[in-house]
This record gives sequence, structure tokens and C-alpha cells, in this order.
Amino acid sequence: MRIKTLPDVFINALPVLRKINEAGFEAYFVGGCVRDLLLNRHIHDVDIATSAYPMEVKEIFDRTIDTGIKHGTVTILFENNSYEITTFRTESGYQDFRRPDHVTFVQNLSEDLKRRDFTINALAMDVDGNLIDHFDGLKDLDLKLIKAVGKAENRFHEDALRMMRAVRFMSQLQFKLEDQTQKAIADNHELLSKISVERIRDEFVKMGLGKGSQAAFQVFLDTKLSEQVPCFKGKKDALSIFPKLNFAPTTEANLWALMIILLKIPTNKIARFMRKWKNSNAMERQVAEIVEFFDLVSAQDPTNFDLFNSNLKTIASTIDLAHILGQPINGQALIDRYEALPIKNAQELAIDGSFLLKNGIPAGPRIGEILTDIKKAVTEGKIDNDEAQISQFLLELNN
Ligand SMILES: Nc1ccn([C@@H]2O[C@H](COP(=O)(O)OP(=O)(O)OP(=O)(O)O)[C@@H](O)[C@H]2O)c(=O)n1
Repeated sequence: MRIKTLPDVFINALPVLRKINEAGFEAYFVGGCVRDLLLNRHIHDVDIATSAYPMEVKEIFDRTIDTGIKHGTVTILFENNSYEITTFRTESGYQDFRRPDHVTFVQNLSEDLKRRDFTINALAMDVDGNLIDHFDGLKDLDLKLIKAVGKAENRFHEDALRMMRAVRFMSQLQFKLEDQTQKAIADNHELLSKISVERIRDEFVKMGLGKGSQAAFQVFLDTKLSEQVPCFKGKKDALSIFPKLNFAPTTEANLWALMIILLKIPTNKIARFMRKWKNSNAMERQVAEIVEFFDLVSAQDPTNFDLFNSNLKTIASTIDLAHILGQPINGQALIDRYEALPIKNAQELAIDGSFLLKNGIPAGPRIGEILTDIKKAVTEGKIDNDEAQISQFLLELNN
């Protein structure tokens, strides 16, 4: 099969392939970019595989970066773009289930494609748009199937992260998992414990946010991959709600908040949960805020002061979560009320701490308490946000 019209991201890279060809070597587009081209998905970058050794690639191009010479990868800079060019290779060893002990360069594209994870990721395309499909990747694209190249168990022994990649691709592409591949994941799920939490987390988030997240999450539970990730062990029942939900979360923070709500993690354990998953401090704070506001809104109608203490992003997340969990809240009313607040943060208050000091309040914790009372009175509409009314409020407070 030959692709006649290529998107710009490929066209821009064609001179790179030609240069390698002219130097007497083979060069192909490989992996995810060919898959995404055939699926009409957005392509962020193209990967190139070649029969040239890294040193030979460096001789062909003027500007190069030694990205991973040992593993065969050289980055080249060409007309304002950068490309990763990797020598055809096979890998062997994998004592640790994640990194090959040896990389062996091979002269043959077919050998290179053989060590790739899934048939749909083992496609290549030459400079003329001809597709190279040694493992029926095109058929599986048609069947919407994630299927390991060769014996699935071997692929997962080489890199256990591929088991998470399988459910991630299921979700992102809305594909099914081929039976033998699923069985191999179920049989080998324990190998996932060899993989760093950060790498598992990145795949988990992509799975949770993909269009087919519900079906993928079900397989994530059924194969027991979920037993090998932080804080999910023994929690299949609580997590089984996710595949039954009618909607999926729309942001990473909402995904984590949803997990915390489903797992009924108490407020004082949220930080621990987020850290076990190696999330950033910023993500941890954002998620804690969302869960706290969601709990509040689930229990009662928030006051204007509650809305003031929150922010639009958190309110939007709470509305998303309520929608996902089928909780009836009037989201638009909450947003309207937030938009109508006379002040949205402390800086917008007509006075500050120094005003209170000038008005005879001694320095100390009382300043903060009075400021809170003033913000409450302003946001709840008891007084206007101006100095005169705040001064009057202060007088009444002190009597
Ligand atoms: N554990 C892995 C990771 C990658 N690959 C191969 O390397 C290619 C590029 O990998 P990567 O950039 O991580 O993923 P993509 O498949 O390109 O998908 P995405 O860009 O959506 O992450 C894959 O298509 C696949 O052929 C693999 O066999 N095993």
C-alpha cells in the first residue's frame, strides 16, 4: 500500500530520508507516527529508523546531538526541525524487565520491527510513501485491535511498561485488546512492579483521559495491572465504578480527584496518595482543593464565602466530577454566583492589614481573623467593598 498525500510533518522530513538514502543507507518513518498517519490522528513528531550506524548518521548531517549513541539514537537538526534517527536494532537481555542489557545493531528493517511492542506500532513507511507491514499491523488497525508483535509474553518480559501501554492505547484509540495479548498481561501483571511509578503514572493518566477510558480501565482491573500500582491493591470493587460511569474525567487533576473519591480516601490521606503516585506538589494541592470543594458542595449549598475561597478552575472541576458521578448540582448557577462576587481575591478588598493597624487593631492573629470577617461580610453582600462601610463594620465589631 502506498500513501500518496502526506501531512507537512512528513513532507518536511522527506529531505532527511533522501539524504540518508543518497548516502547509500535505508531510512524509514517508523512507529507511532505511521500508526497515527493511518488513523488520521494528530502527529507531533516523526521517528526515523535507518541502516546507517550512529557515526555514519553524524557524517551525513552537519548539526547533530548525541542523544543516545549507545542505543543507536542521534538527533539531527534540519531546517528548524529536529529528528531522532535510530539505527535498526534488536535488544536482548532484559534482566530487569525494563531495559535491554545489550543493543545489537542489525542491517534489516524487519529485525528492527520485530522487537516493537504492538503490530500497529510496527509499521514503517519509506520516502515514497510505501508502507512496510510485516506483522499485519494494517489489518489490526482495521480491526481496531491492540495485539503484541509475536509472542506477547516475550514483549512484556522485554519491557513490562508495555502492559500499561496496551491499556493506554486501548483508551486513546478506542481499540480492543487481542485475547492472547490480554492473557499475557494477566499472566505477567506482577512484572509491572519492576517499573518506576513515574512511567506507570504517565501511562495511567493517558489511559484515564482517553476516549475509551472505561473499557480500558475494565481491562486494567481484570488483568490485575491495578494490583501493581500505588494504593490500588485490593480496591477492585471501589474502582469497578469507573468503567460503569457514563462520562470520563476531562483533566488530569479531575482524574486523580475521581480516584480519591471512588477510593473514599480521607482528606488527611490525600497528600500521601498523591505522593505515592509521585505527583508534583502543584498537582497535589490542586487535587486536594478539588476534593475538598466537591465534598462541601455534595454536603450543602456553598456560601458565597465558600465560592470566594475557591476559584473558577476548582469550581469547574467540581461540576465535571458531579456530572461524571451523576450528582445533581446546578453548575451554571455556581459559576454565575462566582462571577457575581464583589471580590474574587484578597487583593481586591478595599482595605488590607495595614488599614487595620492604623485603626488601632494590635499586630497579631486578630488582624487575620478580622480580615476574614470583612471578606465574609463583603462576599455575602452585608457590606459594600469600600473603606467607609468597612470602617463602620469595624466599629460595630469592636462594640
Ligand atoms: N515500550 C516500548 C516503547 C516504544 N516502542 C516502540 O517505539 C515506538 C515509539 O515509541 P513512543 O514514542 O514511546 O510511543 P508512540 O507509539 O510513538 O506513541 P505516543 O507518541 O502516543 O506515545 C513505538 O511506536 C513502538 O514501535 C516499543 O516497542 N516498546
